[in-house]
Amino acid sequence: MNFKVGVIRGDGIGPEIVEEAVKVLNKAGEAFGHTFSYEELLLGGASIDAHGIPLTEETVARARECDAILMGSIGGDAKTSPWYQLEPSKRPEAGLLKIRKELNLFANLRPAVLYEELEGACPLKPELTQGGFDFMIMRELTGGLYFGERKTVEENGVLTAYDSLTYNEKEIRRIAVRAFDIARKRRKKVTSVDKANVLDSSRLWRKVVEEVAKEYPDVEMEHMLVDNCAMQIVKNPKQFDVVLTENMFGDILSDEASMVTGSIGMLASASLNDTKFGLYEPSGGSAPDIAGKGIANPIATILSAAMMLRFSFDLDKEADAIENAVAKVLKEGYRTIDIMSEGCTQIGTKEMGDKICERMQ
Ligand SMILES: NC(=O)C1=CN([C@@H]2O[C@H](COP(=O)(O)OP(=O)(O)OC[C@H]3O[C@@H](n4cnc5c(N)ncnc54)[C@H](O)[C@@H]3O)[C@@H](O)[C@H]2O)C=CC1
Ligand SMILES: CC(C)CC(=O)C(=O)O
Ligand SMILES: [Mg+2]
Repeated sequence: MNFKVGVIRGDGIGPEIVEEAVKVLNKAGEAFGHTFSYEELLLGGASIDAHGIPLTEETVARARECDAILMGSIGGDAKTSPWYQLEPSKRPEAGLLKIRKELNLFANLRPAVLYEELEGACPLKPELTQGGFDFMIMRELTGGLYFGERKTVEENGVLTAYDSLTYNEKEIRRIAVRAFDIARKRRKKVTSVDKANVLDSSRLWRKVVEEVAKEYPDVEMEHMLVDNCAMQIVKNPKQFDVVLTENMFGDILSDEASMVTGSIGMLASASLNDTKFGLYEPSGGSAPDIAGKGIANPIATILSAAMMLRFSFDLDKEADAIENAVAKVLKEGYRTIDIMSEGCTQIGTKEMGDKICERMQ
């Protein structure tokens, strides 16, 4: 079969890591008799450079015509990049938020998987991580603080900034249903994370999640306050199966979770709507500090491409082949610098992509 994949190479390390994911996708296509055609799309800094804005209407329209999108991260160094001289609504991040909203990508799945082979790169005590672990963060992606009304006003010579956090029942229900559906196929446990001891939006979140939980009597549900959750992720990550949470909490907790899996360079991400369409990208940013050096870890992007095969194209065998190839390469001791540990062989971005392709033979 042929699939049309929109490719947003992005900024910073984006083009380097996307290149490797495209290579691996093509290899999977070759091995299993599929073809992928690629539609290059601009978002973020690259779009500002070309068109003066971080996302054009034409790009949104072309993205809609794709079966799925593969993306590298966007953005730059806020201190040095001219993009950050622009007003906030014209900066790279505004383009990312806009495409998520335009394509209704409300469900963001971030699998926090510690491969057994990477236990050496995990900062937790070995007894907490032996055998690896695997939990799924289900982050709401098109509501909450990042999409609320914001303004900065000056009152009596004093600046005051406002950001508003709103959720309605429908938004909470649809993400909760996704989380319970996924938990049903996994270890049947949902930890719903909020700040219901303080926030009204979290109290509504809790009420709706409880209603949804009644429809899934086979799935265990617990509530956890977000500050405790941040602590539990490093205290005992094995306790989690599906972590369901709102936009900003999920953003922060997923970066934290990435470090217990070894590196942000390992954490894949799928952003889904109500259809088979999805946008697949690494969970981390454009890493301007290492861009252009050929040392970024491409595995999160490659695993995101595997998620694309699984969720958007129903190609489970092909996705398994990519994930197994990643595990093999790690087992053989090859590491990019972010996951390097004693006795392993350090390789660069391109070599990691090549090795993963070779293991898919
Ligand atoms: N989805 C997206 O496109 C995202 C974009 N950003 C943007 O990225 C830019 C940089 O943000 P930061 O806060 O520095 O976060 P970042 O995630 O880009 O980098 C944080 C640290 O992780 C390292 N890192 C990230 N990805 C890596 C990889 N694949 N391999 C090895 N090391 C890796 C970086 O070198 C850096 O030391 C900002 O403009 C920010 O807005 C941030 C997060 C997500
Ligand atoms: C612009 C940000 C919300 C991007 C980000 O940090 C993320 O999606 O993880
Ligand atoms: Mg983030």
